[in-house]
Amino acid sequence: MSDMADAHGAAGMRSEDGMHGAAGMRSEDGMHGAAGMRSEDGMHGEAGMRGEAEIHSETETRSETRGSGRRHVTILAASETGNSLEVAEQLLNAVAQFWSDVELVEAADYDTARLSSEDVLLMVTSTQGMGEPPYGAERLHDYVMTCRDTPLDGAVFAVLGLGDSDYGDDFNRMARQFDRRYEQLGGRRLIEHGECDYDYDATAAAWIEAMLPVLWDELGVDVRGGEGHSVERHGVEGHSVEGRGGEGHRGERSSASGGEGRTQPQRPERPAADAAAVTTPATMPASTPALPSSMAPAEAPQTASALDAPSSLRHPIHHAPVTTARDESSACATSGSMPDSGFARPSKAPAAASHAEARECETVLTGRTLLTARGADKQVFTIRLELADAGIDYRPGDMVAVRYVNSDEIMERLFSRALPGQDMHTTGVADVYETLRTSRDVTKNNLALMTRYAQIGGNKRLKELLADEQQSRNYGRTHPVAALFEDYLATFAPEQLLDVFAARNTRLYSIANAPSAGGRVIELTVTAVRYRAHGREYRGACTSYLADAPIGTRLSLSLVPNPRFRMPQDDAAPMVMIALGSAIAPFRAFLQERKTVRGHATSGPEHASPQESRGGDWLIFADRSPDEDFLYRDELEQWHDCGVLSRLDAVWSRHEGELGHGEHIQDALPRYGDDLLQWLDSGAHMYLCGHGHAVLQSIEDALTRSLAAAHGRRHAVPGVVNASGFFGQAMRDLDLQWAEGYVSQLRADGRLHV
Ligand SMILES: Cc1cc2nc3c(=O)[nH]c(=O)nc-3n(C[C@H](O)[C@H](O)[C@H](O)COP(=O)(O)O)c2cc1C
Repeated sequence: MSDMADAHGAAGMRSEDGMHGAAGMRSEDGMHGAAGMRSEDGMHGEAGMRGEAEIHSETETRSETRGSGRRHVTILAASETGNSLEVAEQLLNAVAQFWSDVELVEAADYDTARLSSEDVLLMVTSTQGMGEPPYGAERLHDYVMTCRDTPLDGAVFAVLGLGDSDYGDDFNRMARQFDRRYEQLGGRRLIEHGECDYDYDATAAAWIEAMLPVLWDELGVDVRGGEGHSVERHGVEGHSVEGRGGEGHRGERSSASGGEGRTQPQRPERPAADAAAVTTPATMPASTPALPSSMAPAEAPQTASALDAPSSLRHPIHHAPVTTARDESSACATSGSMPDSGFARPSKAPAAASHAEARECETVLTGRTLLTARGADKQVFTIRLELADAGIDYRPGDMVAVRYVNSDEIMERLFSRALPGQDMHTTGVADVYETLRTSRDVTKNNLALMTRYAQIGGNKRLKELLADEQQSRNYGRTHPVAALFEDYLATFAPEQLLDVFAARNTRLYSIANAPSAGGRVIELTVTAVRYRAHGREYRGACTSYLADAPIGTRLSLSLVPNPRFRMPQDDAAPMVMIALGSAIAPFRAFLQERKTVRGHATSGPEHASPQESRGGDWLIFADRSPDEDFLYRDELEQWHDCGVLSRLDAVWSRHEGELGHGEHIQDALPRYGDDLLQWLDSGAHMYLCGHGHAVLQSIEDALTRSLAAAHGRRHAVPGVVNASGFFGQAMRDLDLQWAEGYVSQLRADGRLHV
């Protein structure tokens, strides 16, 4: 083995959960034991653990702080794109209505040593990547997963997860893991953890509403009674009674957590009431603790919302055919299942604008260029959007959440089923129509939506289906909302429809150009999604909007930073990029940036190693056919000619000819194995961008197998290259084990971006 090989062999294999151990056997949770011991919970065996001294100090701290009479509530937010943080802020507001000693901390700022002094730990966490913790929460996650002590002994906890059921088995994986581990760390669960799907508002609100009474009970808070009643706070020294809204409302957001590595955790000084942090409703709830208005579990019909929507969304109706549950376009840089970012909530009136709403800016559609051949069965466009005034400050790899308007075709399709015979022009119906058209996701299906549909519409057959969660999830994944309306007929009063749909209408797209124009021009690579399933036609909601909207249309978007998908900090570090179709978008931005930064052409020969090519990059582009789908072909070839790209390969799945034969990227990767290993050994960063979690996972697996085979070839004993039998298999197993460790290390080093 080479030096590199030795290093990687020893240093932990990456598990499904991204955890590392010393000699890595993989456990259920993907954890590794030092001596190859597997434990039920995926905890480590001997090494990689915190020392005795640290454990001891935690125990001391716990006995010092718990039971001292103070009940502190910590709300821990692990969020990448802001959704969990938003929910955590709403939870903060809800708790702070009756309990002042509450604090919100973001996971990235959380000192893990504090766990041993937590009294009440409420966590809101999303799942990101491929079943991974959100960016910034890795340290906390590592700690919680590997901790062998019981720092939460005597504490209570509850976990709420945000996720997207498109991610199958990884759906809310983080919430499940944190919840299970907190119990193993000694915590007492307040209530079952919650799992929200992409339209998280209602589920999050319902979970909070279910959790709060248990919390009040735990804290000894009496919240019965109506307006003006005081809140009793039992067991808190010096604070026996405290009125709502009065002095002492100190619910707060904290980003200070003390330095990492302190053995004696200290809570940060909590300042006095921060009016901005805690919104105290003007009126008291009648009998139960009120959720902030933005968290009402079932949104009240808000027929005015269409008028509340930004004027940019009130452009004239344009006609387009039907739509689909899942747009498949360039929202990759990440995973590609187009998770709704949840940034657009125009029909609600939260007390304070959400982070995303604050970031929202107006753009004008100024250009649309067809990238695929005319007449091809797939249409991919570059969409050009110009910001009116200031640009947005983004980095290559970042995404935008684009707010779209539903087509009249999908609206009419749904209305004809749900409101048969209704005159669309009567005021009530027209208002609902406009609200849904401009502010709701009426295409993307999931369990939560199906449940609301069944409850409100009363379809008995659907209720039977919903009794089987797995089957219902499958149905939701494979059938867009239009199919649901057609398969399970139910009729509604117009306003009831408002409660069926999630109040959001955004889709994520990777930005396809570098911010060289000061961030005033945003380009997206968008496939107009049209497909046929179960004998019916569907279209993507946002992709068809972008594909059909007249030039000059005003539309709004907000920046979604994507810290996982960054170019190497070292400008000289080479990049290997694998792009599937329109998922080439972020790589186009990368390459534009490289050209700008490097300033002049490099002159790497074809198939040059990164050193020979002076840091040029390597792009492997995969699509169906070179004649129809070679996106940005001219640009790519130019970049290749001038050395920005020192290597350009293409893999075509529907082609026989000079440029290749029909194969998928997974089948082609073994061919590149030796070169990939060489590039990676020389410090290259590896990027995979495509649509769909399962596809990306299978590419990562193929990459691992290709590196294993390359490693085997590199270290083959002459004459036994393709050894068969027991010996050959054992060698291949070792190579695979080595490659898993290698890939794991790449990820740990921040050099594998999926
Ligand atoms: C790149 C990416 C990867 C994701 N991976 C998962 C996943 O593996 N499992 C899951 O349940 N949800 C996944 N999601 C969905 C997010 O958890 C969901 O959008 C959530 O609302 C984000 O919350 P946050 O903004 O607090 O991070 C993913 C979303 C993105 C953008």
